[in-house]
Amino acid sequence: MLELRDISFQVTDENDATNKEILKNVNLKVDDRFVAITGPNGGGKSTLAKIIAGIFRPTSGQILLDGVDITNMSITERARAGISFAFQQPVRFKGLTVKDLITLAAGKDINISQACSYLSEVGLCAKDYINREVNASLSGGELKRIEIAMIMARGTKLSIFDEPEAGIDLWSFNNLIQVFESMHEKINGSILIISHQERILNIADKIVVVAGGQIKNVGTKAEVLPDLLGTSEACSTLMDKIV
Ligand SMILES: Nc1ncnc2c1ncn2[C@@H]1O[C@H](COP(=O)(O)OP(=O)(O)OP(=O)(O)O)[C@@H](O)[C@H]1O
Repeated sequence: MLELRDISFQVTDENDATNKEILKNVNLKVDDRFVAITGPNGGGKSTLAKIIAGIFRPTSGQILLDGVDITNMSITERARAGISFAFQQPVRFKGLTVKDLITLAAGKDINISQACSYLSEVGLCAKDYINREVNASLSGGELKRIEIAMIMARGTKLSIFDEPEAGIDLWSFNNLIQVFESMHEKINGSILIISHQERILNIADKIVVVAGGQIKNVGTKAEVLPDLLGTSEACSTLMDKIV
């Protein structure tokens, strides 16, 4: 389980040297299988995810993973401790094939059929992709799926996705939803996903609303969506559409 205790994050504005507080006293426990973080642009969601992954260090507060204080651990140490992070824009790895990446992610020698099974899980025809180089010839949607396959192969305690819907078309997004639904069923650890999409929120066990650098609401979709959408009437209309 991940626990954030009183996390704050300040940066100094380069122009006028004033301090800007991006996150303010964030307290959160993530022990469900699928937790969605949502909220307005600029609210602090990506910053929070990067603080959990170790890309940014909090100005104050503590991060615990299964009771162990990981606040001062590097990105690599956190990855070893069981945290995976998928960027909004997946990274390309020129010179490495999809099979290489999945094998690296698994952290052990796996055979072709095991590697292919991860690709099939994310809806890619394994034989077409397994030997492809992870370079600019892959589309954004394909790259995103390969990244998800890597995260599945890693099988860590906590997998963080920052707006997986960013930059992919509606058709690919519909397929991606199925990938996340299937991950929700199969994953052993927890998924923490930043998203603006109701269809992602709809499959979450818990929704966290972040705005103005603070947690404004936490709960199930039934508890959180009405508030998020303004009225419970608006929510029931939305829920009819998305259920
Ligand atoms: N290193 C930094 N220096 C200055 N400001 C920063 C820095 N990092 C983030 N910010 C600011 O902090 C705020 C929160 O940014 P963040 O990317 O976490 O928001 P977000 O909720 O993920 O937004 P979006 O939904 O648009 O992705 C923004 O106003 C952003 O400009």
